Amino acid sequence: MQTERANSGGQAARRDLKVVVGAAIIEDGRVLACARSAPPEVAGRWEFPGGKVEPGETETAALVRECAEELGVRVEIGERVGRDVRMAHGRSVLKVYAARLLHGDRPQPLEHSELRWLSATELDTVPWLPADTPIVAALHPLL
Ligand SMILES: Nc1nc2c([nH]c(=O)n2[C@H]2C[C@H](O)[C@@H](COP(=O)(O)OP(=O)(O)OP(=O)(O)O)O2)c(=O)[nH]1
Repeated sequence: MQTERANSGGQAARRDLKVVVGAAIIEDGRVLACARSAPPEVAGRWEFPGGKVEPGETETAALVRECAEELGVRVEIGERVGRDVRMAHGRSVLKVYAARLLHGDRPQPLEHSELRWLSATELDTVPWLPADTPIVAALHPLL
């Protein structure tokens, strides 16, 4: 049986719903896109840096942790970008937030195979993961 609980936003959430957060890091009118290196079924597809929110962790804290782990940078997290995107037959949800780099930090591909800064006209030049498509479309006004 599925149960419901209140999350930090006060909304009902299914206990078994995994939240994946992504950071749309924007600088000088460009967003940072990252090519996955693993697992094989998604290697070569592009995404926003991020990952699963751990139990007891806020979405913002998860993004700060993932950006440090994956890119070696400190970030400030801003507004949501686009809508919630259901993945894995509804078992998980992708939520993307705008972010900016702090203290002059420069992203390094510590876990990805490649990083690219994309302008609005370049957004469609990489093969994004399918769940990212509606979020990439929502990015245009922010670039
Ligand atoms: N980080 C990230 N994951 C995405 C995006 N779009 C998308 O479909 N995903 C999927 C890929 C993965 O199935 C899942 C996130 O898994 P992950 O492997 O990045 O998470 P994680 O860093 O917490 O990894 P792990 O601890 O489970 O190894 O969400 C995106 O833009 N960013």
